[in-house]
Amino acid sequence: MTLISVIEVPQWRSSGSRTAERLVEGARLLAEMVPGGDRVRVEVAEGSTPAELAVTASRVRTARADAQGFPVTLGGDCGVDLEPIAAAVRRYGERLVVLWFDAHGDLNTPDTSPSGAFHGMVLRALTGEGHPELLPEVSLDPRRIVLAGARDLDAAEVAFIEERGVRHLRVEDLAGADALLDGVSRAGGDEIAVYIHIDLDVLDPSEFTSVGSPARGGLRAGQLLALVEAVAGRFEIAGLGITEYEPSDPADQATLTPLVSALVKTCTQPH
Ligand SMILES: NC(=[NH2+])NCCC[C@H](N)C(=O)O
Repeated sequence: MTLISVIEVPQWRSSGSRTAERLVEGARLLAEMVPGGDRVRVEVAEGSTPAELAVTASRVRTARADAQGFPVTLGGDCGVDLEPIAAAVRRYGERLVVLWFDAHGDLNTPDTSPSGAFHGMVLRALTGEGHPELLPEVSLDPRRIVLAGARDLDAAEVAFIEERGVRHLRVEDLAGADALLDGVSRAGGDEIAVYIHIDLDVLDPSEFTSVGSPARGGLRAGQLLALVEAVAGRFEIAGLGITEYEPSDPADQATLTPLVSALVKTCTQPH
């Protein structure tokens, strides 16, 4: 059995949601859903300036450096995946594909962001553009990004996707896994490793509402799991991040508990 390293990051200050403080409890609940493994809770720095967010990211880096197993990062907001993905790019280089399940693109820059919130800029920062304090040592090539389920994109994000070759699979492309598997393999070639980032707002609000920026027309929970199973059945998985749980409805906790444990299990299955 693969050893699992759970990193809980109760960061909420880089979310633009009014109810973002719920992410602290969400991180704790998510961490409880992951079976076994060694676990660490990262202490989050006060404040939301880029320098303060960078302090938290460096603590995530230290926590990861000590961890041995398959990295599972639990937010907190989407910004928590900055360092885990940067670490995967450092490790795998051009072999890494980032599969980003999210209703949003998180591809804004400080100049284009409508909210100013870093969680809407984190994926763009990983490509090397954004607040200087929050840029990775090695940038991710936008052509190695596969967006899955994004449906609430800002105009500047759409332009970036088109101009820089980000692959974008809409919810209607995800009825089965074929287009996703094809998109992931085209993004990376033969020997790839895939980092899977999940913002829970990729789910449809009809079955999951405990998020700060819901968007209609998303995935069903079983569909998300089936898609991740298909990807994990075919490619090496470099890491998993699950983010943006703002617990507000007990039914969502009941939906999430088996989903999270199944997601972790499938990502750590031996090939
Ligand atoms: N991960 C998220 N929930 N992101 C929401 C981003 C919303 C909007 N696009 C912004 O940049 O502010």
